[in-house]
Amino acid sequence: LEGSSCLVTVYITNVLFFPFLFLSPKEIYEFGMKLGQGSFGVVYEATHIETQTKWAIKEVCRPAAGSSKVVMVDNEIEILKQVNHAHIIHLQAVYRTATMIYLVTELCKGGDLRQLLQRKKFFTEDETRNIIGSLADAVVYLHKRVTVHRDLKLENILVKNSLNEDDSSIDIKVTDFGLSVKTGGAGIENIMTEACGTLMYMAPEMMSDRGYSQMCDVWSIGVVMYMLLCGEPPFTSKRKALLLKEIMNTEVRFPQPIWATVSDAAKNLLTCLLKVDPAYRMSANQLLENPWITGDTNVPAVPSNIFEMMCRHREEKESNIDYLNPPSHSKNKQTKKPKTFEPSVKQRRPQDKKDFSTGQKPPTDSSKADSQRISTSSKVGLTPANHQLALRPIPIQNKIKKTSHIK
Ligand SMILES: Nc1ncnc2c1ncn2[C@@H]1O[C@H](COP(=O)(O)OP(=O)(O)OP(=O)(O)O)[C@@H](O)[C@H]1O
Repeated sequence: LEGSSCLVTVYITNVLFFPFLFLSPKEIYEFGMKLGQGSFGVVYEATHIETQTKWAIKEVCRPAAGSSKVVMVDNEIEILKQVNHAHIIHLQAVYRTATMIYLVTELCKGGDLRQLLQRKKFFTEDETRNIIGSLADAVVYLHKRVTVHRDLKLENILVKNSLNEDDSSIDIKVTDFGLSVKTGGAGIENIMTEACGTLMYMAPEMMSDRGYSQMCDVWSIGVVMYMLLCGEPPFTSKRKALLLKEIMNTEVRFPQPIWATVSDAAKNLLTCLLKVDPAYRMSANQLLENPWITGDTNVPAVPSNIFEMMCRHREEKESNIDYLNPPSHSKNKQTKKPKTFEPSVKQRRPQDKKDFSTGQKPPTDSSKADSQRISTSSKVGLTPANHQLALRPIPIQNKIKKTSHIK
């Protein structure tokens, strides 16, 4: 009896001091037009009655306890509560009624990038640079907090304000953290195996049994960047099985005529983001510092991964030897000129520097290459043992069977 009277006291105190906890959001906000619909719920524009401020409210039917949907909604709420970044959606409040869950987030009047791309057909290189720079910044922030988004796509990137025609600065907000996961770091115990996300944006390693790391987000950024620049996805097979095969086996290509107007630096960067083997893929941090993103053409090119850095070091050593001991015979000079010679940083034109920054060379010596691959793999969260597994092909039918949470 004592216990229940205590509960009643707590309840009355809460109602008196925190009345909003017990109100339905429909009494606090005036619900306006529908902004969008996802697989989980409907998103409405809403006005906070007291302050007249505008918000977006996602209304989700309260799923049965223990269902995968409830796990995903709770997961999204948990992660959004912990983040605070200019390019990640801000969660203002959460309301739970007997039948519904309401997520109140900042309002993004510009809608999502898929809608915007449909209207614009494609984005200019400057607009794309601005979007990808912000996206990389948000992803670096998440990865530093050992959080992997796992569902980056145009629909999950919102635009804060309606666009002004000659404004190339598009303020984006990453949203939809339902599939996001917090890993414990980069060790083997943190390799994820569950395939999830949207097939068209899914990294090849997610479809295999080998496990994957946060590098899957970088792949998705590559797909987003490709689509912004040309209006179409990089992998286009209509049938699911063929699409899987294409993603896992094809080097990114640029067949549409529009690519002739895009710089080599942007195309080379895409090649580095869409590397099938995550050990060779650029990290989110490296993307953020890439000269195409920073726009700094005077900065000497930075290799996109450790493997490339080692190649570069070897090349520089070779070119230094040439410089210190110039061959006296002209015939020698011709035959000796190494194929891999790169002009010095000073000699290189800005365009060359950009290209070199993102280009990756295939290994020449397979044994060396294997050991280098293994050493780079630890950087992306794969241990040598696990990476050896990653090099083994897996039959395509197994990959399809394994997938879950794929949209
Ligand atoms: N804060 C917001 N401001 C404006 N529009 C929004 C906002 N949040 C969501 N939307 C719109 O609603 C759509 C669906 O939202 P959201 O992706 O969060 O729902 P979901 O059910 O989690 O979707 P999914 O099926 O991708 O899991 C978005 O694509 C976007 O167009």
